[in-house]
Amino acid sequence: MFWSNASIKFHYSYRSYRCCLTLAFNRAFGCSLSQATDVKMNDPVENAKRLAAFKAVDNHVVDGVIGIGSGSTVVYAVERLAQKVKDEGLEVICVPSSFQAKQLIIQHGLKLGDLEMNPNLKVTIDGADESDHMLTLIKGGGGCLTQEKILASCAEEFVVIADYRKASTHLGEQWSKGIPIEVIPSAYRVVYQKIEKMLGGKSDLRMSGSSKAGPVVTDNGNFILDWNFEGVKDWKEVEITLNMIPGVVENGLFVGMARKAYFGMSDGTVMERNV
Ligand SMILES: O=C(CO)[C@H](O)[C@H](O)COP(=O)(O)O
Repeated sequence: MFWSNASIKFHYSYRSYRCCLTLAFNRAFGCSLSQATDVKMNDPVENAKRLAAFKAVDNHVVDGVIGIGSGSTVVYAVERLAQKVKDEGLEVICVPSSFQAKQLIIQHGLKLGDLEMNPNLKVTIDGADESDHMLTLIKGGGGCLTQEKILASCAEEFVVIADYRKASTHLGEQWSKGIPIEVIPSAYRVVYQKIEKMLGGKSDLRMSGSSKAGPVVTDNGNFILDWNFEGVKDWKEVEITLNMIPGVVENGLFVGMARKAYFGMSDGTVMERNV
């Protein structure tokens, strides 16, 4: 890679800025910057995610089998679970919804399970891309919607954790990326056409970005379409219609599954929603 003089200058001045920041932090707080997740917690969104996750784990997790969703908010739920296992002797088996969730469980030294051995979950804790006032959810921003929906369906209780940006009155108010739909790769084009014909709107094949040429491939080896809906009145009907299209594996609409949600707010409180 060839770096221009300007980018080298920026790189070194950024490094020295970080170095000064680290030293100042160490002096002030007597601990290293890397030790302090608190720095991240100065970010109101991260703080909100953590507050919601901690409260949900404290209020809903008891000994037994727990479904672990995916995404950045779930990271804090697993952190809290691990703390409770260590400090309070909580006994849990964790069933992951994705490669990411599996890694989190392993990294925190928690017991790993699967649906074959543990088909009945006490609770599943998961994030969401958006929730309306009835806890109808859009999920799958991280591409793990199929396993997430399975885990939600196997749990006595499905609890949502999210930051304040996800709490809407109606879907589409804040989340503009559409409804994720996992599709069999060879069928993506026909599914795309059928959705357009039956429900209107437009779909985009989710692309990997700069790290890989081509589309995003899910943990199940499939593609994701993001359907930009318009004028939906009945989400349950849409959820069913999408899943009836041959080639669709699952869609990211979770209708009538969650009964409880925790939203971390920017002022450090947690808003609870029940239905
Ligand atoms: O559905 C998901 C992944 O498929 C996530 O729960 C959703 O994208 C929310 O993620 P985050 O907690 O990072 O905001």
